[in-house]
Amino acid sequence: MSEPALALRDVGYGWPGRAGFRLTCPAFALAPGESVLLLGASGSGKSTLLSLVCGIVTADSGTVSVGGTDLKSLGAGRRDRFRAERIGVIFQQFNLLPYASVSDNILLPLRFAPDRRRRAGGTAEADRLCSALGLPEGVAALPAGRLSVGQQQRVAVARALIGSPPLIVADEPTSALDAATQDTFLKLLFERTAEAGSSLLMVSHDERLGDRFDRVIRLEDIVTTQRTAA
Ligand SMILES: Nc1ncnc2c1ncn2[C@@H]1O[C@H](COP(=O)(O)OP(=O)(O)OP(=O)(O)O)[C@@H](O)[C@H]1O
Repeated sequence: MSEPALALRDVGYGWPGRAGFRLTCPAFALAPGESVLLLGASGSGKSTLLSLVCGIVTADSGTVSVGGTDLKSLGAGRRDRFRAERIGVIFQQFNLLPYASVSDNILLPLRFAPDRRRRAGGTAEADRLCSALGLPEGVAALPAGRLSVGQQQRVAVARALIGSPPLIVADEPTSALDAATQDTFLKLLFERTAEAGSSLLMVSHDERLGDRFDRVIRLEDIVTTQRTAA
């Protein structure tokens, strides 16, 4: 049997400092090629869970494995390179470089990921993704900061998809889109992940997104949270 795309086991994590938000996740797994929507209210810990999945923070206890690799077994530098190779991340705030061109933003993860760069096959892939995601022609050369919010969201998606990483992680990626654009956007995201055979983990508070996913899970069904101070 192949390794799960993602597996969390007995994970515990608390943000450092006085805020005192603590999360535990006894077990959660995502199969290769599977899509899961995690639903949770604002402040319920969705982004915290994704930070653990991406290795941006490491668990205080338990294991987070991506494609069979325990993220804690990698040092910080190797974990960053591993993330660039294996995980396409769509951040809630996009995290684009506003003065860099759209094209450079999309190509950025490939710089640290030789295998993914080989799979992408060259810079033309950035243009192909831009047009597949419905961005206007000629947009690739513009500074990302000059684009509308909805367009920036598409650039963030192109950056996550380039080079077909096996795991795509998306934090509320449709929040800045109207209903019609949301639908087109999700259709494209699903087409692209299916084409690449990637697994997709998306978090949102929006129950209406659920239809397209293999599984819809409520965060409180897989994690327990605690707040020790206001
Ligand atoms: N960088 C951080 N440092 C310290 N505490 C944090 C940090 N990020 C989040 N937290 C704490 O974790 C709690 C959960 O936040 P998180 O962003 O994971 O929730 P969320 O479900 O993604 O919320 P939203 O839907 O509003 O983005 C917050 O209330 C905050 O107390």
